[in-house]
Parts: sequence; structure tokens; C-alpha cells
Amino acid sequence: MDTLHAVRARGITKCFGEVVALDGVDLDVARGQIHGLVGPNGAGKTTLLGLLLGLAVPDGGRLEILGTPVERALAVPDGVAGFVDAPGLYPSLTARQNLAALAELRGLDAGSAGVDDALAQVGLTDVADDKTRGFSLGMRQRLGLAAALLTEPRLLVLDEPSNGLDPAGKRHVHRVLTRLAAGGTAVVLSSHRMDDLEALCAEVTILATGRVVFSGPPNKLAAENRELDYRLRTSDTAAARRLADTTTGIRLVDDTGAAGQDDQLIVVRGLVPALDELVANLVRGGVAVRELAPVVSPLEAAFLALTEQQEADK
Ligand SMILES: Nc1ncnc2c1ncn2[C@@H]1O[C@H](COP(=O)(O)OP(=O)(O)OP(=O)(O)O)[C@@H](O)[C@H]1O
Repeated sequence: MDTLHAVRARGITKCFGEVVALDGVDLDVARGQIHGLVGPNGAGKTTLLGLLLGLAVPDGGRLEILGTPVERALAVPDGVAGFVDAPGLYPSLTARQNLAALAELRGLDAGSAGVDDALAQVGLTDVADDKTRGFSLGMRQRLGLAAALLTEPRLLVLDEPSNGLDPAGKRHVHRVLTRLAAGGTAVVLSSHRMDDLEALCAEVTILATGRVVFSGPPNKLAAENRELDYRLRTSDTAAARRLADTTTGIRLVDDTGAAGQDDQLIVVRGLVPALDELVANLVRGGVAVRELAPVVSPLEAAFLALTEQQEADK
């Protein structure tokens, strides 16, 4: 029995008719780790999360959850909580009544203090007595998380938990997940938001068309040497263009999307050393640099490059 890992998957496959949703997927999630699943639409993230939640069983491979091998029968493994797509809620009940009903349904001894505490953790105290019918997507997501908290999970599985969250909601959710992980709960979540993943996850797994194309710490991905596009704002756009054109390793990118209507901005592409050289040339040429930032984060660029490569190889 593996006591270090909350999830250990080897060579997992899952098909829906002709569609191969997961194709030999390996996944290790240590206890107390927040692990992100990323990938383009249809990559297999929800399918994998569904397997962890016991909503489906793999067609092939080995899956161990909280030290117990998953058998062929559908069942939520002991100690696992979460939801895919959207949390199941009763629209005619209030947030508090929903949690009380769920606790009773699952035979939990949460009590009203437990329910109130879960609502407070996700920042829903003020709307605790409102019917969930009128809840926004972000509020439903947070209530789904509160429901999961009631079970004191050792593995929490969440599909796009940041969907629809406003900045305050996001802060609540991040705080809850970080606290759970510090207490030893493993969290596996999917997201299309690289900033969330960078902020939360010790490790990420990138899926593309059912296969793992990267697994490890996000900074390992970002640190890989690759050319990025940078927005560059200066005091003299014409001079900046000229210097970008003559600096070795720098290319001017015709990206009206990134530069928009802003005629003080140009977009240049290159590796960091070439960019340093360009900045030195600008300064020497008496051109002030007012803004220099990647068009997309290094992690997002790496993600796009990896998944585009996978598409091209198909
Ligand atoms: N119940 C199902 N029946 C048939 N095909 C399915 C089913 N569930 C998923 N698929 C297919 O399996 C593949 C993986 O889908 P999945 O929902 O896991 O991807 P995803 O990475 O979660 O995508 P998204 O980012 O759009 O949520 C897709 O091709 C999808 O069409």
C-alpha cells in the first residue's frame, strides 16, 4: 500500500466508443499537494477527474486512490470529495439547507456549527439563507466546495473551481485549498487559468488528446528556454523599431492584437539575452523604456507550445 500518494495512476485508458479520452495516463499526486490538470478542450481532464471521484472506472491501467486500488465497480472512494462539471444543489433550498441536507444524506455529523464554518470558509455567510436558485456560477462553485469541506476529505477533486469567481471569491477558494493542503489533503483540480495554477499548484500535469505531455512543477515548464513575445513601450516608437530590427536574436512581430491601437507599443520576439541586448541598445540610443512585459506568461507560452506541438504531431 502506498501511503505517500493520494493518487497513483499508471497507464490509465478510458474510451467512449471510438473516442480515446485517456491514453496511457500516469499521474502521481502526493498527500498534501495541490496538483493542477491543464489541457485544451477535450484533452481528457474531466474524464480523469471523474475516475478519481469514482464516477467511472478506467478501461485499462492501474489506479490507486488513498492507498486503495480502484476496483471495477462504481463507487466514491472513501475520503474523496469534489465534483465535476458543476456541484449538484437543490435550487429550492437555501445554501445552509443544502449543506444540512447533504450532510444528512451522507450520514455526516456536521451539525449547524460545521455547516456555518464551511459557509464562512468559502465566504458565503451573507447569503447562507438565500435560495440557491438565484446563485451565480461562482457562488454555486463555492457552495460545492463548502459541501466537500463537510466531509473532511483526504483527496479533493475539483473541475474548474475558479469558473465564474470574482476576485474575492477566488481569494476564499485559494485560501481554503491552501489550508486543506497544509493539513495533508491532496487537491487535484483542472483549470484553464495559468495564473491560478502558478499561484496554487506544486505540480501540474498537462494533457493533450488524452496523453500526458508534461508533469512536474510549473516553474520547470516556465524555465525552459523558449522565445517569448514581449510588449515594448518606449519614448520613440520609430527608433525602437529600428533598433529591434538590428539587434541580433530579436524579431519584430506584427501583432496588432497585442499592441492594439496603441501606437507607442511594439511587439518583439526573442530569448531573454537578446532582449537584454535590445534594452541596452535602446538606452544607448537615448530611447526610454516605459513598459516591457511578456504578452502571455511564460507558463502559458510553454503550455501553448507543448499542446500546439502535440496537435501538429497527430
Ligand atoms: N460521456 C461521454 N461520451 C462520449 N464521449 C465523451 C464523454 N465524456 C467525454 N467524452 C469525450 O472524451 C474526450 C475528453 O473529454 P473531457 O471532457 O474529459 O475533456 P476536458 O479536457 O475536460 O475538456 P474541457 O476543457 O472542454 O472540459 C472528448 O473527446 C470528449 O468528447
